[in-house]
Amino acid sequence: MNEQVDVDVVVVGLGPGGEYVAGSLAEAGLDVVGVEAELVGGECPYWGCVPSKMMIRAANLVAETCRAPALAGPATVRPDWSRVADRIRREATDDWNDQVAAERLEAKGGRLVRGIGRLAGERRVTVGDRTFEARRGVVLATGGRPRIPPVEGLAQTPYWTNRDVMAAKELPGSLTVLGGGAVGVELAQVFARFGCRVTVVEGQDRLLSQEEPEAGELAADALRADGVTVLTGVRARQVTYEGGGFGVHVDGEVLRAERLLVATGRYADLGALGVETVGLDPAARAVPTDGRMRAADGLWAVGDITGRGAFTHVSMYQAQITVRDILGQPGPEADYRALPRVTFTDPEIAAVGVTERQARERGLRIRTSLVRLSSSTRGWIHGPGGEGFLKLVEDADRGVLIGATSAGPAGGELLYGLNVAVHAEVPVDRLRHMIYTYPTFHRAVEPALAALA
Ligand SMILES: Cc1cc2nc3c(=O)[nH]c(=O)nc-3n(C[C@H](O)[C@H](O)[C@H](O)COP(=O)(O)OP(=O)(O)OC[C@H]3O[C@@H](n4cnc5c(N)ncnc54)[C@H](O)[C@@H]3O)c2cc1C
Ligand SMILES: NC(=O)c1ccc[n+]([C@@H]2O[C@H](COP(=O)([O-])OP(=O)(O)OC[C@H]3O[C@@H](n4cnc5c(N)ncnc54)[C@H](O)[C@@H]3O)[C@@H](O)[C@H]2O)c1
Repeated sequence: MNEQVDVDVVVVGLGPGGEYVAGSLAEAGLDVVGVEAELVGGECPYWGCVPSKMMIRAANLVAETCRAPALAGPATVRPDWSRVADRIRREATDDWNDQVAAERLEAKGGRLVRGIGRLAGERRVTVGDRTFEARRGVVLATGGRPRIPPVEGLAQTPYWTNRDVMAAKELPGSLTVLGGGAVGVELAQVFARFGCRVTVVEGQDRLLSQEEPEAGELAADALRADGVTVLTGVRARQVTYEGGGFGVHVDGEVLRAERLLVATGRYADLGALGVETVGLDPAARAVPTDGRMRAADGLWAVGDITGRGAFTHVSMYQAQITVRDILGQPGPEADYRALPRVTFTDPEIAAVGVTERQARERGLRIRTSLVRLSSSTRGWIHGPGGEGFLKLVEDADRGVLIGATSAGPAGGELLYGLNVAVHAEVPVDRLRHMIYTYPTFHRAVEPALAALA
């Protein structure tokens, strides 16, 4: 029997963005239904950011311990994956149980509906045999799923995605990673540091191909130092699985490994969401939104499906704007000029705003600079593990930074000051006359500003 329910707002997908929108609107007194097909909290806490960063914390401890003999004295560590797997089960995911998150939403007054939501026209969502009519509107926050490339044979093999990795209780002896983006490089380093033999296969000419070339080079150097084989500009032609092992056929060679991780990006399946019923293109890569996150009349979209950067902080930022818009509260529109991102390799590779290449493609007159951390006092003091650099991109006509990359130990933390500079358009001349603490990594900003040319 088809049941019809009238509510104020329906939020489809309760990842970081959707959960925030649903909870905030419910707290504000609206009648909110949150629809979730899997776990309240989404990809980030259960299969993404949080478990992967727990792995990275452990892997970095292994690496730091290995650096100790040179600087401090004998130290040994016997990497034990079971501690990582246990911590992910107990502390991060509650064994992939979302009861706490579900109760948190309900405590705020939201109603949780489990199932697959689908648009069925303006302000209307169906979940199974129930139809929800949303007086104010619908918020789409359904994220994405792994994009599996059409490589011959691949679909027939038991390849891993990020989900299998986060649940792995045991480490394979060897791993091939298809894709050298954020997922690929972070996890390749983790596995190598725990003693797994890892090969990364990246189709583009360098790792982290969306970032500065120097970032990709540094990531490759770091991975190779950890024993990872890094192949760039290489495409998989065929994948086989026999005798409990994978064969990845690349030009003239077969890469054999116990496991294969596919980390070749993510996509939003808009066709499955019924977006055509509100006049949107189901074949599009993302839902286009305006500055208030509106996608159509009575429809908002937040998070990965908007295609503005697949990061939890983007989803949360857009969620805040959406909540303000629905509640009729004032506030600035979405602005992605100072979009920050951090790849949590060791060294961390962090960036904000545009790369040099993106700035040139926009026809801007720019000045750039690059300073190696090894030439800074702190980089030299740090010694092993202190590799990194700062790269700045200045809009020469306006005299403000429009892009920066900070790679090195705590590169993501160091990014903060540069993030403020890009976001607030602090004149470079003012930044040049600031006092930079000695001897920090961020003090390298001073010579980098002086070197802009
Ligand atoms: C391995 C890995 C590591 C990552 N690390 C980081 C990091 O360190 N920092 C960072 O900022 N980002 C990181 N990310 C990216 C981050 O996880 C995503 O950008 C973020 O989770 C996107 O949030 P979202 O709000 O779009 O929703 P998602 O987290 O994608 O969740 C969407 C939810 O919608 C549900 N859903 C989908 N379709 C429907 C439907 N039809 N009906 C009902 N429910 C539906 C899904 O079940 C899911 O729960 C990482 C990603 C991965 C894979
Ligand atoms: N630290 C973080 O913030 C973090 C960490 C992990 C993931 N994420 C987000 O999750 C999303 C997914 O990450 P991802 O690494 O899967 O995607 P990605 O788009 O960042 O990287 C995918 C890589 O795979 C390569 N590739 C695609 N097809 C290939 C093929 N057939 N053979 C070889 N290489 C191929 C691409 O050239 C690209 O370099 C990203 O958008 C990222 O923003 C963020």
